[in-house]
Amino acid sequence: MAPNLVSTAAKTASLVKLASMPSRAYVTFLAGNGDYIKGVVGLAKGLRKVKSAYPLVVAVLPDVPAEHRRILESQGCIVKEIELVYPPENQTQFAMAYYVINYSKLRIWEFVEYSKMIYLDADIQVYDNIDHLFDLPGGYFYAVMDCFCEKTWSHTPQYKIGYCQQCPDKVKWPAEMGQPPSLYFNAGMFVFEPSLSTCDDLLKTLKVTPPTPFAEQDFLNMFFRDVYKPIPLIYNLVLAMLWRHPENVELDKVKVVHYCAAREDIKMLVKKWWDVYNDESLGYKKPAATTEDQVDPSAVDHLQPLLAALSEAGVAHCVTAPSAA
Ligand SMILES: O=c1ccn([C@@H]2O[C@H](COP(=O)(O)OP(=O)(O)O[C@H]3O[C@H](CO)[C@H](O)[C@H](O)[C@H]3O)[C@@H](O)[C@H]2O)c(=O)[nH]1
Ligand SMILES: O[C@H]1[C@H](O)[C@@H](O)[C@H](O)[C@@H](O)[C@H]1O
Ligand SMILES: [Mn+2]
Repeated sequence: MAPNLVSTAAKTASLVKLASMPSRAYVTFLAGNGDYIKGVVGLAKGLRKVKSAYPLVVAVLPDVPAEHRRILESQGCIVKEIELVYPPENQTQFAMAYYVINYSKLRIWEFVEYSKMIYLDADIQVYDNIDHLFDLPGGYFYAVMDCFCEKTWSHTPQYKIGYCQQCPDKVKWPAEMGQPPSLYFNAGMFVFEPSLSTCDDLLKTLKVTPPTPFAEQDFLNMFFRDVYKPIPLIYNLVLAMLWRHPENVELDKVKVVHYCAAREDIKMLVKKWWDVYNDESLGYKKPAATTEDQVDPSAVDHLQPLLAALSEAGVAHCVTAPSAA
């Protein structure tokens, strides 16, 4: 075979192989024009840093501004608009008022151009490659078990008696309360298979399911109860685990951190971090020089072209160029 034919055959073979490869992607969800866009940009960068082989799809609600979509695309994200999903009318008090928008997340099952996806909240960061999770056997819903110890859980019987699935032996589930609750996952990270029939089923079931405090997280737990398979905590470290169950956390092995914390002190610490970060008056300034000798010439080298331009414009007398000596 002529060499060019050999290379054509090799190319065709690799293209055929590529086309037959299952299509995979990460997916996150973005609503509104607030700060969560920063989370998505951070996540896109995080996935790049750990050299993930798969793209990040961003399911955006119609209220995400065009400028934000452009930023996401410039970060290599695949932006896909989804329609809002509303739960049926009901007077539920959500654990967080905005959780109601998370029902729209159910639309990611529509992304059937991908055979498998890993969903990640925008307040998640990936510190180590997790591409291997795409190789888990199909037919199951994989996610990390949640913790019931935070105040956001105060509406539940488990919180009231101090029972948590993370340490089921500490406070045992009393026999008189019936079966202990089924395993419950945090819906900030999960591995799933898009499917139009599953999506249809999800939306139909939602229509007859009254909303509950953890919105779509409760709903997904109920819907996938029989196919749920827990995966290790390192794939979604919910921050509360650090102070509620430190003995379960292998910090050096953690790959994915979920910055969700209802604790006021954590919120304050995060806010304090941003306050310092955003304070322009804290930008580095060289100490003011009192005599020419105290000026560090390297620090003002970059000003020379500006000074020259000012001098040409006849304003140099206002600015004293430091001596280069
Ligand atoms: O104004 C908003 C609010 C939320 N989000 C998106 O919705 C996700 C979920 O919101 P949070 O991360 O603030 O919620 P929590 O982590 O506290 O909530 C947990 O419970 C929720 C119940 O609705 C969801 O299941 C969520 O995925 C799960 O991690 C965000 O990450 C983000 O992707 C936005 O884009 N804009
Ligand atoms: O959805 C909630 C939320 O993320 C809370 O911040 C966390 O404490 C819970 O465990 C979780 O279920
Ligand atoms: Mn979250």
